[in-house]
Amino acid sequence: MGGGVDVPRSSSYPMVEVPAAVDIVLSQAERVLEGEHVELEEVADRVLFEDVLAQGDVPPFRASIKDGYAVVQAEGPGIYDVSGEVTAGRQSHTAVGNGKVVYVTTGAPVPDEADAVVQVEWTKPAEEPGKIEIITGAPKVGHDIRPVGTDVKKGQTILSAREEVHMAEVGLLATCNVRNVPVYKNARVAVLSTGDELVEAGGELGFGKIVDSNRPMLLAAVGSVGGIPVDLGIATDEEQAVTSAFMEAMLKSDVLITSGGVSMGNKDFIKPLLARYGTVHFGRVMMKPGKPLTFATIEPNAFSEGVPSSRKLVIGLPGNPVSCFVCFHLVVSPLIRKLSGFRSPHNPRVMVRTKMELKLDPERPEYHRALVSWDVGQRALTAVTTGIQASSRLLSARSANGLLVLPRADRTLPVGEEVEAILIGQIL
Ligand SMILES: Nc1nc2c(c(=O)[nH]1)N[C@H]1C(S)=C(S)[C@@H](COP(=O)(O)OP(=O)(O)OC[C@H]3O[C@@H](n4cnc5c(N)ncnc54)[C@H](O)[C@@H]3O)O[C@H]1N2
Ligand code: MOO
Repeated sequence: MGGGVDVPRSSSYPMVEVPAAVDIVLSQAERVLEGEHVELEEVADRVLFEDVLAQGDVPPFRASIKDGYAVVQAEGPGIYDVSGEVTAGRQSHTAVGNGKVVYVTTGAPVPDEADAVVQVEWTKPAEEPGKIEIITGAPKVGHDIRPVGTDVKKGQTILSAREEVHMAEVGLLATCNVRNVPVYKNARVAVLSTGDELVEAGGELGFGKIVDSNRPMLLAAVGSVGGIPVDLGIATDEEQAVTSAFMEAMLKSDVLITSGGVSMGNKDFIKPLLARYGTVHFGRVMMKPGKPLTFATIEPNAFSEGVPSSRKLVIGLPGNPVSCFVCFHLVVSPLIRKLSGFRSPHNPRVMVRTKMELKLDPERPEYHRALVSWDVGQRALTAVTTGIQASSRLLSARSANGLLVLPRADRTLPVGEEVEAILIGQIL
């Protein structure tokens, strides 16, 4: 007798709306945030866990703003003996004042006796060797000198907890002599594909086999939003295989992303497994594609004494590759960004004008893959569909930089309609 006679005919999981699902995931993420110290070279694009104070004054000494001569301002124009020079980081000066000046370059420490700098353009060589003539004197005391700590004072808070570190902030940390930087830990995110039909890319395709596209795609995506990817390979559709991969994830990662096996089939083991060891917060979401999207948390010691050692988050993505793609952007990417400390982990949203008719889905809101660009003529953001939106067709995700949020309705949207778009890439 064939299988599938005794399978359930309806899902026991209530359908949740997408915003509620995202809120549930992010609120569970809040409980597992952790910090660590990293070297300056590793801090780019991460988020600060604590405030950071300047380790020293910037500049650490009175610095010349110009290439010129360090002078006593009150002595004014006239002929001066150049008694020495201070270039950035080096010095050989004797004295300033009483007819003497010292040559200084931009950024060099100004000798203590000097109270102003006269730029070279305001001077000329004097007839006598080793002397110069100051034609225009420094207008006031302090002229062209940056006092100690003008840019940053020692002990000043230069960056605050939860602030993002990018190019300028890396420079600021370095300039303030901060080497070990407190940041949120990046989550270790394990990726597991499930299915007897799957083979690695480049492998032999026997009867009914297809290439595992979800895992390479998800591993790449995890890295691109700041997670640390952990490859768990492919588990066959056997309870034992899925359970042991799940156990491995509990040891090696903070978050587990599975794909496949979350729907209604007789080999769909993910939901029962998660329910056995943890709490399934939702198992169906009102979205197209991505309906069987599942989220669970596993408490410490759920398997045995010490395993897992901390709370784990598990996202069960549907097997269809485009469903994976959409669910990653809507739920997984905000989760990873939240765990990395980002204050606003969501993708930006904009309003766009559609450039073609769009048939709406009467049952589920659709996240329609599109190319969003700036239309010079219309002076507006516009969107073009990526074509047939089948959840198996990865070409519909190719180059997509937006997900159009299309309402559930039994009608067709006309051309030029304003719709919301979630940006998942740079606007063209
Ligand atoms: N009776 C019902 N059947 C289905 C329903 C339903 O409500 N009732 N929902 C459909 C929807 S919507 C989706 S989405 C899929 C999700 O199913 P699963 O998550 O259980 O995924 P699988 O059945 O394992 O696979 C679906 C599809 O995707 C291919 N796949 C799986 N893994 C990969 C991979 N790593 N790389 C590439 N392709 C993959 C798999 O071969 C299947 O073609 O369920 C519908 N069914
Ligand atoms: O929700 Mo499924 O992801 O429509 O194909």
